[in-house]
Amino acid sequence: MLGVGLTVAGTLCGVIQPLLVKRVIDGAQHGGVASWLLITLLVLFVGEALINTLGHYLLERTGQGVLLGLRRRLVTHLLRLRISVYDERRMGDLISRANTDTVVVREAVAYSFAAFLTSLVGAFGAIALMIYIDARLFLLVVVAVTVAGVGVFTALRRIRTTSEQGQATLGRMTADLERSLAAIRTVRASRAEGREAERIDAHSREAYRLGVRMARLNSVIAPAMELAVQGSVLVVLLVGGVLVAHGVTSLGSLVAFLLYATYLVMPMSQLIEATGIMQRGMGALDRVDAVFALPREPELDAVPDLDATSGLEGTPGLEGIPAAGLDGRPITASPRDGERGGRAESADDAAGSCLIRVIPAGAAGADGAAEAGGSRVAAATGRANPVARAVDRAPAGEDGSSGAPAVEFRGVWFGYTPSQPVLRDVSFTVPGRGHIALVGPSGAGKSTALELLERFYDPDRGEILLQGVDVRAMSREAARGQVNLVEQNAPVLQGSLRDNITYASPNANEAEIDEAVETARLGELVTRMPNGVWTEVGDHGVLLSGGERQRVAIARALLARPAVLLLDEPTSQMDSVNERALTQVMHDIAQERALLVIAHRMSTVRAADRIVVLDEGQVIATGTHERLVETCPLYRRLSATDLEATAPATT
Ligand SMILES: Nc1ncnc2c1ncn2[C@@H]1O[C@H](COP(=O)(O)OP(=O)(O)OP(=O)(O)O)[C@@H](O)[C@H]1O
Repeated sequence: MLGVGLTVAGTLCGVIQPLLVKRVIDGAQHGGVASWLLITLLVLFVGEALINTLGHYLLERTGQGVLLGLRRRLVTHLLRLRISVYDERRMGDLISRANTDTVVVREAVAYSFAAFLTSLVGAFGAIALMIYIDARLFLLVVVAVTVAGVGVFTALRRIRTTSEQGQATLGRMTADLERSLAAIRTVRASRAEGREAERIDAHSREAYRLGVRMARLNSVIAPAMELAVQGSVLVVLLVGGVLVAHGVTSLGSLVAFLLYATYLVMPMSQLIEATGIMQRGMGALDRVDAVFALPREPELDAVPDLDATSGLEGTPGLEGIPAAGLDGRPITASPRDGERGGRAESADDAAGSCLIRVIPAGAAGADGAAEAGGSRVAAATGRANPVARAVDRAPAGEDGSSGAPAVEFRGVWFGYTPSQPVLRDVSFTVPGRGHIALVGPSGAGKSTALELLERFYDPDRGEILLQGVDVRAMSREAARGQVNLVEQNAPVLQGSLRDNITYASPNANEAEIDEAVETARLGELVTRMPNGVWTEVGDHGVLLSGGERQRVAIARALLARPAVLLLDEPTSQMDSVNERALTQVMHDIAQERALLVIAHRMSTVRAADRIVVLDEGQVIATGTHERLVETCPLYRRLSATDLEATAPATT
């Protein structure tokens, strides 16, 4: 570390100077001063200034490098955590750790580490030379410094805990502010600005209280040390003056000793300040380390990280942080015997459950849906099919008529907390080509099933197969390459419309983008926007309507050309014209891909080739719309309710 070396060298230059001053004074008293002494003194003086300037710059640069390295590692880590970790943590607090805590660590590393070292060198150098010059006078200094030292040491110990509490409070404050700003419209509509401000204000006041405590501790420390050293200088001056008067010591020695005593003030107060900052840094590092201890999705370690350390100094305190996550779950799960061949359940209409058909595993397209769908679309569209072109990279052998289905759930059990299962023994298949709808009451576990397919979570029991392969036997990267999920609330990211559409396929060309725009019925929006696809859509896509956001998310998914497309309530925010258009698009997609759609609207559900009904985490029925209306009371109820609800909108 060149910076530290230079600063230490600068300090040594300073430490030697009083010794030379002593020789100059003693020389002057005895007849003459050697000119080389004066020149050396001048060189040391100028050298000290230059070396210190360069050393400080290098140290500051190192600090910035450490900050960069730490932030890059932290950001890389934060984006690769297991999904369940995001469920449990507050985003604002995680952001605060990547933001303010890293700055505190930088201060500790860049400034106080070097300051600690140089002041230690300076203090020890001065002490050694003081003893060399006059050990008796030095004893006087020791007594004064020790008295002050006791108080300072007590204060230093409290700095770390106070600082840690302060940083945690800042984290909570950021999290609460993030909560309010992210839902600012709801806050306004609920006239909750005052309450939100109060919540945040409580943290601000707590941060103030802790800041004041820190100030109190710091204000005790520095003056105590300075008073101690200055007091000892006064005593040395008095006693030393007497000693010089009696010829016990030389005037040169006394001046040099006093210079060292004065010189001691700086390194001592620096040492104390540096220790304080290091204590704060250690507290902040603990908070940063806690983030690094959060488990990552293991396979995402295969995705290249930002090069966190290239050309940068190492980050003290972060050694030994595992590069990989700590996923303790087994990669393979044993298939549940007896379920490979299918599953049957008895009917119990009185209890509200339904007659379930036996679903043979691998019986893709068992309802003859894909074939029927194909001719329907050809007849319905009567035009070149953009989606068929857009999806012309469908892997061979996944047409659902032979081989494994695109998706198969086999006796899947899952709970966000294992003691409370959300999915219970769920089994169903999605053919390589075809449109399957997942329906059921709110909270039945539909979205959870799609999240398991994306491997956001893994089943507690049972298997999920993609093209016949257990998803846990493939990397998450590979699984997500085959499956694309359009989430329920269709998140749109800050950036341009184009950024959003190409988000999953950054290398898409203009023709492909135009095609996806057209297919997702975004053409009119693009024409209307001032800069076409380059128009900014605002934070979270606020400049778009809910339906437009959904269509942007669908365009994004279409462009990614997945083998399996998952849509979670894709038309919930669309008008009936767009919904009908999207239903047609879904048909087109289903000719080439597996399409699994969660839907509440019956118009969307009816378009499916096969419908799977989930209730309280269990598949209670599967079949076509007509069949389920006959056999499944729950489905009948759901469809009747929806038709009632949508009746005014569609007339
Ligand atoms: N991240 C999570 N952590 C804990 N529990 C969750 C989480 N997500 C969902 N749940 C719970 O799991 C259950 C199933 O939720 P899920 O979102 O799968 O239902 P859904 O059928 O999609 O409902 P909806 O139709 O209302 O979207 C619910 O009881 C829900 O409260």
